Amino acid sequence: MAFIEFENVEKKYIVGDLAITAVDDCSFSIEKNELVVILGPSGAGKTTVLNLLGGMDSPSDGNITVDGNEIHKYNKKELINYRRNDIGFVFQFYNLVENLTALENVELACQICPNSLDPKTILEKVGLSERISNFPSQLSGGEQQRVAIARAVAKNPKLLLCDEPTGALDSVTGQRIIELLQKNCKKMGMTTVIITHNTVIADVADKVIKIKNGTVKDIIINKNPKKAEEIVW
Ligand SMILES: Nc1ncnc2c1ncn2[C@@H]1O[C@H](COP(=O)(O)OP(=O)(O)OP(=O)(O)O)[C@@H](O)[C@H]1O
Repeated sequence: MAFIEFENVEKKYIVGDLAITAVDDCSFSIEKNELVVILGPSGAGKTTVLNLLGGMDSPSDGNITVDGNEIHKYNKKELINYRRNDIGFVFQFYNLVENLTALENVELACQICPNSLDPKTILEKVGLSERISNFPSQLSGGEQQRVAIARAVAKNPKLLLCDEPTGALDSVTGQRIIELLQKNCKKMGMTTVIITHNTVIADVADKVIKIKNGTVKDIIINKNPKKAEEIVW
């Protein structure tokens, strides 16, 4: 069994009298330490898939297994613990706490996690040793995203989930963020899933899962993924 098994997953949202199927009979697997890109157009169901993987939402049907645990069977409390201990999230718009410094933002996430890493060391690793006392408003978009990555990584999660992490950044800054995520995945052995609609980013992945209309259209294994330094968009 792979580290992650997504088997015939369906997610329906009921809005008034309407049932919207966001994810439909979707199946894929992810190995430990793999860097995976989920690629697809707007509305394809990428964020829904990521939310299901991260225990932010539960499937209407199908099975989701992560590290041998059947998370589709988790109750609310188990989902809270799963999100807290096993998942690191990186969002498009960083979602930092504005009145806390970079260091405090990372410390806050670490406080609730039993296996967390040293916040200062992780901020150094993302290249922010000089900026740990700065507030988010004093940092550039790329720097804020580095803090957000440090915050997610310092929890020492089993799985790092990134929803359009370069979506708000210019291409050079975005490429550096992908470089950081790729290095972190390989050096720390942290299984990483990146959602994007940018096809160029797919070249750095070990595996590319193409999603359309809520279902998997294609899965590509990159035997020789590009180094993030080599991609430009
Ligand atoms: N909470 C919700 N209630 C109702 N419909 C939803 C909900 N969340 C998502 N959807 C619908 O499910 C479909 C998939 O949405 P999702 O956000 O997963 O797509 P996406 O691929 O991430 O798109 P984007 O790239 O634009 O963010 C869309 O049609 C969306 O409108």
